[in-house]
Amino acid sequence: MSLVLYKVDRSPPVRAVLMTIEILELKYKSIEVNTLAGEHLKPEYLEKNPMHTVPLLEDGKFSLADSHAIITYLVSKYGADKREDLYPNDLGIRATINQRLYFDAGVLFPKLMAISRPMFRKETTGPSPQQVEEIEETYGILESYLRQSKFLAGKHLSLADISIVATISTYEILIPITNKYPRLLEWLNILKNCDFYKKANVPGLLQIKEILEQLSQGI
Ligand SMILES: N[C@@H](CCC(=O)N[C@@H](CS)C(=O)NCC(=O)O)C(=O)O
Repeated sequence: MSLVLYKVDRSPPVRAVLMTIEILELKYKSIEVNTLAGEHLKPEYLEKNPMHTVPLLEDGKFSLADSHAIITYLVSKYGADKREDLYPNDLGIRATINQRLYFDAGVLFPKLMAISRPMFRKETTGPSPQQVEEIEETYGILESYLRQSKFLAGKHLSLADISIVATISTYEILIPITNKYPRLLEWLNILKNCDFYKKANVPGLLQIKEILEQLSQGI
């Protein structure tokens, strides 16, 4: 195995991959991509990843973009002893996990980008009232899932939780999760107390928190 991860720690999708790597106890080499300096748009990087995003994983000659694809690949290939919970073979549970991952990829993360991109460009200092409403709607959706089960795709922690907590912990910087969403708060607290969250999500989360807080004050 020779894993290389192209990353920026403040990125939620990168943090989802870092948490997965931490749980699986995988050895890897990391390469920082300075996206603020446009390194991800250079021909060398575009050749590796035409989507010009981080994370990007290389496993020998095989290369894969998109955190959701990466974490399912890592668990499927290297998670033999942990696969049964994180990404089980049971078709129903696996399909539910996939649905949550697509929800993150197709709804949650794009909504975060729609808020943070204009903030980074200094066009706005935070979400609009409509964006707050949209994010709160997603909190409500997650609350409903968590009323059905302890974790987002059943009774065990799975890749659904890992992927979505990376996004939601970033949302929370901008739009607090109120006690209107008790199950979501409870779930987040469980995750916040996990070692993999502390080691692999918190450092990058603190970086983006500092940046977003400065941007929200117009600094
Ligand atoms: N769906 C992708 C999204 C990745 C993504 O958009 N990453 C951002 C950083 S948070 C990025 O690389 N943006 C640079 C760009 O889009 O040019 C994933 O889950 O990996």
